[in-house]
Amino acid sequence: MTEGAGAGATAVRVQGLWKRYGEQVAVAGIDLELPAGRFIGLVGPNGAGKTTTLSMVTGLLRPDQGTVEIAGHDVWHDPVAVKARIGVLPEGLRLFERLSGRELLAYTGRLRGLPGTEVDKRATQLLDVLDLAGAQHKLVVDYSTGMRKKIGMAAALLHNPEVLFLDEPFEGVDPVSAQTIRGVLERYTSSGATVVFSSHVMELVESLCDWVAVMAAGRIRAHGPLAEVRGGAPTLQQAFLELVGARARSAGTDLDWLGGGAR
Ligand SMILES: Nc1ncnc2c1ncn2[C@@H]1O[C@H](COP(=O)(O)OP(=O)(O)OP(=O)(O)O)[C@@H](O)[C@H]1O
Repeated sequence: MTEGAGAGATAVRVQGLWKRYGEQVAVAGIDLELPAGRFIGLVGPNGAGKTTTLSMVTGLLRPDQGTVEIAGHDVWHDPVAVKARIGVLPEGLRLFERLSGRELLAYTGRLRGLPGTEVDKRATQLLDVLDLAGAQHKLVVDYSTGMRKKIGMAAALLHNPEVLFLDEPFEGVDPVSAQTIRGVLERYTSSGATVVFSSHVMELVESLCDWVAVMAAGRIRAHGPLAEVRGGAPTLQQAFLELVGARARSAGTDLDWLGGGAR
């Protein structure tokens, strides 16, 4: 086990994190400790601030205020140490489109400082488990959305990071590819590594994660083991609606012009 990992350790420590875009407060003072070795979901509706938070946590976006530590290293003061320990699959990741899938992994592995033979071995295994072996020589520009997510994930896992951050990894992914991705992530966390992923799909988070942080309007509304956050509610979705005080909108008179009948 590397430092910072192990039972009871904290993988990510966030303190007083803020981000504003002009008048818009995207992240409004977040404090969060994410435990190591867990499958962690950051959930919240569209615009809650999940992407902004993950971008700041992974060193892609500078916070207005606050600190982030990963495995004991400050993201903004010690970026090289942090980048060696994390893998990131950001939303809308830009890939090198004119490389084939295998070339992309070879390039990423060499950038990470891995020896060529090790990169080859790991790339072959990742392409195989992610069901991309048949497309390994195809250019990335010709990959489908699901294939792009999978090759991006392979690139993020190649150096065997301690913590893997994924922004909406299942968005636009078909059920078969989703199951493949899921299998790889479960295998990865079962060996003690940490996954942090964002999603607005509560059912998905509920079925995958053992620890969740619920975000709305730039703040953390609840966090902890899944069962604790769900509390007495039958589903995470229900618990979330109660947490943010949302009420089902009446379908009564609104939009009464919509549907069949009179035009
Ligand atoms: N570059 C930007 N410039 C201005 N406002 C931004 C920018 N990025 C995000 N925002 C705003 O910050 C808030 C949080 O956005 P963010 O993308 O972090 O939410 P999210 O929870 O990831 O949403 P989604 O699930 O829709 O991706 C939103 O109100 C959004 O409009």
